[in-house]
Order: sequence, then structure tokens, then C-alpha cells
Amino acid sequence: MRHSPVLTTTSRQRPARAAVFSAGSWGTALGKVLADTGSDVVLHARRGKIADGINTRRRNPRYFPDIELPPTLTATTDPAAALDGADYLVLSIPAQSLRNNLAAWAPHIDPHTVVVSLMKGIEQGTGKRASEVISEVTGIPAGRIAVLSGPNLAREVITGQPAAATIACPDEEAARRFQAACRTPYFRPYTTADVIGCELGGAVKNVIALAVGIATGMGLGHNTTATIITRGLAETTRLATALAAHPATLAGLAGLGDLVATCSSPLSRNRTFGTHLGRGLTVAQATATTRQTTEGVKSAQAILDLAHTHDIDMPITSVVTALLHEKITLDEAATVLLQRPPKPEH
Ligand SMILES: NC(=O)c1ccc[n+]([C@@H]2O[C@H](COP(=O)([O-])OP(=O)(O)OC[C@H]3O[C@@H](n4cnc5c(N)ncnc54)[C@H](O)[C@@H]3O)[C@@H](O)[C@H]2O)c1
Ligand SMILES: O=P(O)(O)OC[C@H](O)CO
Repeated sequence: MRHSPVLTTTSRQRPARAAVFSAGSWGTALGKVLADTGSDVVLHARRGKIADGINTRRRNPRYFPDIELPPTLTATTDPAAALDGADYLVLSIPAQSLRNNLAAWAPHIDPHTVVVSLMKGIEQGTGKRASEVISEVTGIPAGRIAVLSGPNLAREVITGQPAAATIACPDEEAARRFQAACRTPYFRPYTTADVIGCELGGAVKNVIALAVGIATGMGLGHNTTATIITRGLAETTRLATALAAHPATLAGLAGLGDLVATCSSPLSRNRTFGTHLGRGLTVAQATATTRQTTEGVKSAQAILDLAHTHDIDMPITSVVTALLHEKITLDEAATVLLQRPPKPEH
């Protein structure tokens, strides 16, 4: 294991090195952000064809064939080579695959590497957030585990459209270093210590985006979707604050910001999946049309279980989960939500 100091692009000693696992949509986009800031970036790709495309043609042939990637962004299928000397291990794989994959990669992680999760899912069966899984699997202390979350649709970020995000880490200095490592003229990261708020904001918004997609697919309009977004934020905030998140985080980029982006954009995989359901496709049919990670579909039950454990009412998450398990119909879903007993808004 190497014992190199964690450097940033501001240290002027050498560029930061980032290993990004894997070369999917968001891994590639955030990898480009890091490279644009001056870091040396290695993407870990599962398929040789993707690594070859990045190394020889500067394109990710599966996810962004139309985008030219910088020469300081390379790729490999060898996890040990990707992690060698990495200041940052940036994790961007489906949340449900994290535990097993990370167990295989962990022996190659340097003692000073800071692990950054980009994942927006909750583990099925355990209800754990990604940072909790990372800590359990690797034994890395909380101060070296960060989370980046916010309104960050990958295609918009990789095409350089202005966006912002929140980097959460209990170690302020580590958060600031990663902030410096991914701050570009088009990408503005903020910092916070509220890891729980960031991760829950990111995971629950996917379920709310499924609900918005369902409503949109059913032909319902903006009053309905605005109501789902607003009440979705209310139930997200209830759960997150019960788990010790700061309410301001949920009103910020990793909460409201991401919720609005995901619920509004046809680029969102979760919203799109919901739209398929709202148009009458079965869950199996909607899944068959989806080529990329749709975290809300896999996390909805885990989030609901977490809510039950903490005695938190999450009606939208509950209805989406019932629809995903095909326990209720679309018409019943609307009725269940609207015919709940009346109550004050706050
Ligand atoms: N795409 C976005 O706009 C976006 C933005 C912010 C956060 N995220 C989050 O980032 C995470 C990754 O999403 P994405 O959009 O990059 O997904 P993606 O489907 O585009 O890419 C997933 C990547 O993980 C790899 N992968 C898939 N299954 C795997 C498995 N079982 N084991 C190991 N690797 C596997 C794929 O090869 C691919 O490289 C998700 O948690 C998502 O919520 C995505
Ligand atoms: O495409 P989605 O639905 O996974 O959403 C992508 C990002 O999380 C938006 O910030």
C-alpha cells in the first residue's frame, strides 16, 4: 500500500488522481468534471470495449458516443491499476451492487484514499445508505468517506451546462479538497457535513420522480406533479430529519434541487420509468425498455422499510412501492393518496 499525501490541484505539487468506478453515465460525466479541473482520471470499465473506446477514440461508446473526452481521462478494466496511487475513489455503480463489488476492490484501496459516493440508492434488506455500506465493507473511517449529490443529470453535466452539487463529509477539510478537485467554470460544488441528508435526499427523490412520471404518463398535469413534488419533499424531510439530517439540506441542492431536476426532466431514468408505468406498461415491460440504472425501482421498498422502522408516514413512497409490486392499480393509487384523512399542511 502506498502512503502518499492527498493532494489537490491547488497544491501545485502534482495533479490529484481520481479512480472512478465505473464508466457508466454519471461516472463518465463526473470523471470529465475532474479531468477538466486538472486531475488525472482513470475510469474503471467492466467491458474492454468501453475502456478501448475511451483510450483510443476518447469516447465512451455506450453512454456518450457523441462526447469527446479529455486526454487526461483514461480507462482500464483492471481495478488494481485504476486504484494505484488514487487520491480519490469515486463510486458510481448501482447501489445494490456496491457491497459485493467493493469487497473485491477494497484490498487495492490506498490507506489515504478518500472514497466519494455518487450513488443515490438504499440497500435492499439492510436499509443502509451507500456511505454506511462503504464503511462496513472497507473499515475506512467516516472522515474519509464523502458523498456528492445534487441536480446533476449526467448528459447536462458532460455537455458543460451550469450545475451545482453538494459534497458531504464529516471531515470539512476532506470535503473542501474534493470541492477543489471538481470545481470547474460550469460545475459548482458546495460542502456540508450532513451526509445523511444528502444521501436520503438523493435516494428518495428517485421514488418521487417515479410518482411524477406515473402521473405524467397518466396524462395528468402540472397541478398534480407540483403536488407530488411538494408533498414528496415533505415526506423526504420527515424521514431524513428523523434520521438526524439537517432540514436545510433537504431544502438545498441535494434535496429540493435534485427533486426538481429529476421530476422535471425527460432525461431522468426514474421519471421515464414512471411514465412507462403511467401509460399502462407492466413493471416487467418498463424494465425491459430501461438500459440504465433506475435506483428508485430497487430502493423504494428499502426506503419504506426504513420509514416503518422509524414510524414515519411516507404515503407517496408507499403507493409507488405498492405499484411496483403490482399490488394496486393506477386508479387505486390516486384514490389511496387523495382519500387519506384530512390534516394540517405542517
Ligand atoms: N446518470 C445520472 O444522471 C446520475 C446523476 C447523479 C447520480 N447518479 C447515480 O449514480 C449511480 C450510477 O448511475 P449511472 O447513471 O452512472 O448508471 P449507468 O447505468 O449509466 O451506469 C452504471 C455503471 O455501473 C456498472 N454496473 C452495472 N451493474 C453493475 C454491477 N452489478 N456491478 C458492477 N458494476 C455495475 C455499469 O457497467 C456502468 O458502468 C446511481 O446510483 C445513480 O443514481 C446518476
Ligand atoms: O436519471 P435519474 O432518474 O437516475 O436521475 C439522475 C440524477 O440523479 C439527477 O440528479
